[in-house]
Amino acid sequence: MFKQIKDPFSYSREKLGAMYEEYAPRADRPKVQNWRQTLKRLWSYLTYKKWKLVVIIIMIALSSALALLGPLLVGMGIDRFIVSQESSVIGVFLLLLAGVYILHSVTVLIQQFMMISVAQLAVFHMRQDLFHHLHDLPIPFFDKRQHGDLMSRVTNDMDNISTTLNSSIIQVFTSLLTLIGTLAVMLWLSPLLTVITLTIVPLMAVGLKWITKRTRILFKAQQRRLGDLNGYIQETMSGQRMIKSFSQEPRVLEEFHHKSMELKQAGFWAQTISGFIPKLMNTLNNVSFALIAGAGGFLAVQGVITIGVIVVFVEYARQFTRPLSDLANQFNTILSALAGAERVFDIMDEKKEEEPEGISPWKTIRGEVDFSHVSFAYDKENGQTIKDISLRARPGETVAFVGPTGAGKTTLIQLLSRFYEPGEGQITLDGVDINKASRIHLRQQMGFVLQEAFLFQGSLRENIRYGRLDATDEEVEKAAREANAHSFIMRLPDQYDTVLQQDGDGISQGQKQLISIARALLADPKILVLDEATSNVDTITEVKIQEALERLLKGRTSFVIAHRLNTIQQADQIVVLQDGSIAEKGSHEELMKQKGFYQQLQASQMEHYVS
Ligand SMILES: Nc1ncnc2c1ncn2[C@@H]1O[C@H](COP(=O)(O)OP(=O)(O)OP(=O)(O)O)[C@@H](O)[C@H]1O
Repeated sequence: MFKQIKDPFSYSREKLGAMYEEYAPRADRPKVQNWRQTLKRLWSYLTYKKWKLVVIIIMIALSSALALLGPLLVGMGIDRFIVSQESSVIGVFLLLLAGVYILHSVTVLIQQFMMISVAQLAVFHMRQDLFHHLHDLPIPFFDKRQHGDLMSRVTNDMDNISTTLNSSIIQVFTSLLTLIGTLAVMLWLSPLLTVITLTIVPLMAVGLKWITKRTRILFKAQQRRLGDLNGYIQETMSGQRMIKSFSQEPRVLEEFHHKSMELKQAGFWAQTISGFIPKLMNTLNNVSFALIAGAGGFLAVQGVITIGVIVVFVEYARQFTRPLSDLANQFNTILSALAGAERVFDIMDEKKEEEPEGISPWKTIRGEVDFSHVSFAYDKENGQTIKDISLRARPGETVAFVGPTGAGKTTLIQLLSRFYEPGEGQITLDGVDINKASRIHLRQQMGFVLQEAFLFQGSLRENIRYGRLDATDEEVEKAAREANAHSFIMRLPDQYDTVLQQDGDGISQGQKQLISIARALLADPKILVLDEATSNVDTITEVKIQEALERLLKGRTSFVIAHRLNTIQQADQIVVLQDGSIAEKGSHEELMKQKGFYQQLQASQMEHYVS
């Protein structure tokens, strides 16, 4: 639960420090380890259209110069046409003045348009590179990373970079040029009045610091509370069934009320204190106008400066304060975008999966798989998960893996699919070491029917066709018939065009499995991996699944992770794994005769042993 936020006016330096640690801990603040490298790489993305960058730089210089020229012309006009009462070229002069202001707006528009196009192109290429690279990274990379952290890099960090590139670069350069230019012209016109005009700058700096110290904390607090509230809403939406079953509605509403109140309070103070910034700037600007009018009037009476110069100073004073606060605001935005860019580049620097070049070594495949003294460890500290496994699956054979949970059944399949590589030994397919071939060529030979049938948003037809994208409608339907899925599909209102929501919501668990079998039948792979589903299936559907699987296994070399012993009695080989090693191996009859672990499992029908 968060601490109450009240009265930020009374915060002491210690209290501010403590709150900053609470809402923005040092460890979470944006850090850029290697400024030069990050800027260099970011720059390389901005230079796809170099000519546009050149135009932007010219436009920034031009617009800054025109912003200085406008007030200068107004001052000159006042001296010439009002003070000296001369009116000979006033028309031309007014046209010139209008031209300067119009040209200023045009240059600003051009630079913004160009910058957005350069920034969007850069972000497009960065996103492409990042996403492509992520797909080339090996599975162990994803094991080590949190899903949320990766998502945040691809979404939040990229958004952050995009926003900063769109506007911050222009703003920083324009502010710097405007500051330097204004100061130079002011000093040229009257050094004394310049000093008087700038007396408000220290006051402004102190005031801004006081406010920004508080607003930064208050906005962070607001953000954290908003995140907390959103997380809670998401959790309660997905957990509706659970909340209703346990009649937890009153508790949920009370918690929501509490979190909502916390957000309201943080929002109130954040908006109130940050609202002071424009008021402070206005007040100090007015003070500076008064100073310029007073001191300038005195100097004008003395004949040191003209009335026109006073007007120029009033305008410049306005121009001077804005870039100052703009620069202060941009600093944090740019820092956090650079830190984001560094996190994105970190991923791009991760080593890709190395892939051997060349054509597939398996043109016409028989389907003989050989594990020869294979050992493997996920990480060295935890020791070997697979220990010296040797086994041979002849073309068309079914090999079933059984064993207690954590014995290494899934790991063996993952090694065969090259999600991981063995530390020792080798796995061959038709005599070719699978680690010497590319993963794509290997996986083209393989089909998977996994416990969690993965269905994506789209029609049933599209979901089945995922097995082979060029399959005709007739072929899709034939596969569905063989998988016993056709009859339930035809009972749906839109039949094969029924659109599934995410994760296949809308059809049952068993039906999802039938679809995934149809998909594998359509793909027609020579090697099949089957992670048997266990739960949530009624007897009739189970019979249908069993029938469909028998058709699917026929003529393919299949590896089955078996969860129920009665389904694998027909397997050519049953491999009993224990603690990463083969404890027993043989057909059902042979293993029963051995009277070992398998026979005990069968006899007791202790299904919970077999995960
Ligand atoms: N990505 C991973 N990183 C580290 N250790 C892992 C990883 N995946 C699995 N393990 C560990 O490897 C061992 C074997 O796991 P595996 O999933 O292969 O067993 P299994 O026999 O398939 O079990 P189950 O029947 O429960 O699925 C377990 O101790 C597991 O904790």
